[in-house]
Amino acid sequence: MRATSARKSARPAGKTAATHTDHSSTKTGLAPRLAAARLLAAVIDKATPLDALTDDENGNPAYIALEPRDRGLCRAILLTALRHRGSLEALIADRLDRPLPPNARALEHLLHVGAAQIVHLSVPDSAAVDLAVTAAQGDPRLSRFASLVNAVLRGLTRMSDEKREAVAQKALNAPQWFAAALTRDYGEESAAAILQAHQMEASVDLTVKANAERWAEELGARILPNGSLRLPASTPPIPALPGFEEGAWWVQDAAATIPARLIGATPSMKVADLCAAPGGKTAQIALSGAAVTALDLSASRLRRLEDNLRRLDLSAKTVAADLRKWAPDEAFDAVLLDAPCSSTGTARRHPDVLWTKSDAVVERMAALQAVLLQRCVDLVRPGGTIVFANCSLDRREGEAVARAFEALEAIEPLPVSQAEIPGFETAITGEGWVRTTPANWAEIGGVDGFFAARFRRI
Ligand SMILES: C[S@@+](CC[C@H](N)C(=O)[O-])C[C@H]1O[C@@H](n2cnc3c(N)ncnc32)[C@H](O)[C@@H]1O
Repeated sequence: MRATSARKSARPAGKTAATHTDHSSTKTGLAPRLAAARLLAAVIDKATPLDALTDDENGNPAYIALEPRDRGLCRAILLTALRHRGSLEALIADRLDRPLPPNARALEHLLHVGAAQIVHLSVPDSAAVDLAVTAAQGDPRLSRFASLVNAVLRGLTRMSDEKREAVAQKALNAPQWFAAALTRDYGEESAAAILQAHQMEASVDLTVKANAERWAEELGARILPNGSLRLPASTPPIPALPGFEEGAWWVQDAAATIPARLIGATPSMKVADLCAAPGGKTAQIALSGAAVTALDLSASRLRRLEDNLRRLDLSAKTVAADLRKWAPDEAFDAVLLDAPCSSTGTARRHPDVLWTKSDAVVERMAALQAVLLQRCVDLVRPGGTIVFANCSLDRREGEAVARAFEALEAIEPLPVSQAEIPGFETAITGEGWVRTTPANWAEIGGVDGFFAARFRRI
């Protein structure tokens, strides 16, 4: 049976809230679900990044109040609800006789939280349904929908796998603006492959300081063609892994290692890592023995970079400044600009980015990147190298910015050669730039989307 929208309750809302809130807040397992629905609202309705909401120190109060175990469940629900948002919406719609009222945002979020557990997580169905109903009963905005929540979610638990598959298959697990941009940039087939790759949880990649074989064995990891180590997505907390305390490695997606490699750093070089925090690429350059200056606008992110370098026993001079205004005393042999971007290349790890970004963000970021890249010309000595990179899949932020920069008189291209990026040879474009997407290395779990281009100051 399908569910119909409940009629407005005749009971005064205030009274309902008081009675139900007391009852609901004590129920086991309710707090992480309530927090998940609240955080989902913040992501979808207010475009707040999930990492900020679930930061263990400065996150959303509803998240901070959870026990560590419940934080894990809350994050798992959110990542799942966002990764499969389109298909969950289609499944919920399939259980409804008529669409939800357009202003019933809280109801929609609660249903998504319930459906994510039922369809994708190994949570007992009865708990997912009962707790969603209790949550609805305890919320004055939702109490009149409690029976609808029950009917929709119970309906989902009874749906056969085949039926779920058939409904989910037709759904788009991305916002329209993003799917349209992908199709424009990559064509229909590749766009579909990228969207498909986004359905998989990303594995955990590590960059090792040395002894890849030894650490691969100790961690039970696979050595990737570029030398990174790969662990499954379900890896236990990173600080608990062998080698973390002693600073033997750091977490970095295999594709994210490309930009720093293009610097070709040697111990005699002076290199500036602009937009450096939290420092994965700074660590790579510092490891080569080059003298590194790591600059970032954000003092707090720079502190994380310093902590990371300390753990790794690597060093860099750090500068908290706006690159647009920074004027160092002398020029560098090479600069790396890993520019701020829409980050859509990291959607496998951060499925919220697709729902918090927009065409307008992409265009704003592309304009900022052009300004920051222009600054690099003055920071590097004549003959010096400039590497421009970012983790957006959108060609307006990658290829278009690089093309416009390359047209400047003071700049010439410095194409990337296959020998420089083992494993990523096919990601080199006709222009000598590098473009990866999550559909690369599909047979071994994919990589993040990255763009990188290299230039020389004439
Ligand atoms: C993509 S992240 C950098 C990631 C980093 N390179 C790594 O590998 O760990 C972009 C960084 O740019 C910084 N940023 C943004 N605008 C900036 C500006 N105007 N000047 C300097 N840094 C800026 C942000 O604080 C952010 O840390």
